[in-house]
Amino acid sequence: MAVYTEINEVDLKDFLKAYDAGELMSFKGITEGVENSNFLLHTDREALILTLYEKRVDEGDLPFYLGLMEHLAEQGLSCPLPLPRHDGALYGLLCGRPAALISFLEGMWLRKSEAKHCREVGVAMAKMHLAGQDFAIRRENALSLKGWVDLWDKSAARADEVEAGLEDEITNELAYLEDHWPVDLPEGVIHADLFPDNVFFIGDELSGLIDFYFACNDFFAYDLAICLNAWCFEKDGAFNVTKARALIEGYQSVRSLSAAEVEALPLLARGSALRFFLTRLYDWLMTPEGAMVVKKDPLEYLRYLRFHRSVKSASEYGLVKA
Ligand SMILES: Nc1ncnc2c1ncn2[C@@H]1O[C@H](COP(=O)(O)OP(=O)(O)O)[C@@H](O)[C@H]1O
Ligand SMILES: N[C@@H](CCOP(=O)(O)O)C(=O)O
Repeated sequence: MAVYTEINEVDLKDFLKAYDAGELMSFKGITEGVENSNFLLHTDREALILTLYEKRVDEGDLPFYLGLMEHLAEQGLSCPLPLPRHDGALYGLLCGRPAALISFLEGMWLRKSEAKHCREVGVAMAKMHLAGQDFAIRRENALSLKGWVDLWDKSAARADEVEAGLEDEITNELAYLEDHWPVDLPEGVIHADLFPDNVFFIGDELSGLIDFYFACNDFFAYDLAICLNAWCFEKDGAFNVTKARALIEGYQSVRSLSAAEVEALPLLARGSALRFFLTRLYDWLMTPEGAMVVKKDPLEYLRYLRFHRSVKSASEYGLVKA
């Protein structure tokens, strides 16, 4: 469960005075999510999501995240819309945390996805990449190479507690990725966390994308690589090439990948697997027992990383030409 900051009715009502959101009828904490505290609110007018931004969200980045949602929604992408306060600001302070109200998006995330859903995800991601192209604010990816090194510096000494030999394996992996990471692929605004729990469906139809709090400027193909990991492995750890093909075909039905992007995919998938392994490992080692959050298994991403290390070319992801 992710409610790090408890709120009370008195403070919440006070916070809502800055908005034209109607009268508070009810609120409750949302048990899903990892990063921030989320609440579902009902006013006499509408359902809203209240987010209190926690440890990994820098307040200085909020104009980027909230402005991006506004921008993408204006471009026709289905995503939550932040509510402006009376003074025009897109967030305020609640219980000592920066907090925003965003519109409630209908739909549910898929507990069990199929190739046809992966195709929809590819389509939506490519649309997002195009829609973000003229967004005015830039945000570097804090969880790319330098961020990985910083995380690893904090976890390396204890990594072998999780699996023997990890310290050496990941140190070597990081060194390899630092030497080989691409420098000149097409880039723009990426979601950077488009996992199944951040994509809503109504039936088989994708109804929208949520959780833009890792969005940043980086390679478009890196976003696709994140989805190869998040959507295309089965519970038993097997890579599902049919899903991968559907994801990439969906993406390319909107935005074609260049030859350089295709060639870089296995490496980008390795980097993406390492990125989620490292944040999960850090949380695994550092989150105190009894904290109100479900810790995610870092070893799942270690297995993905090892898989991509064995991939020789993007044709193994179902691409016909590589
Ligand atoms: N705009 C929204 N509309 C409907 N539900 C939402 C919305 N934003 C968040 N949620 C709900 O809150 C949960 C956690 O949100 P998320 O942004 O993924 O949190 P975190 O950033 O903490 O991981 C989602 O799985 C969903 O159930
Ligand atoms: N997707 C990340 C964790 C971030 O969680 P989210 O709830 O913000 O999507 C992971 O799986 O490690």
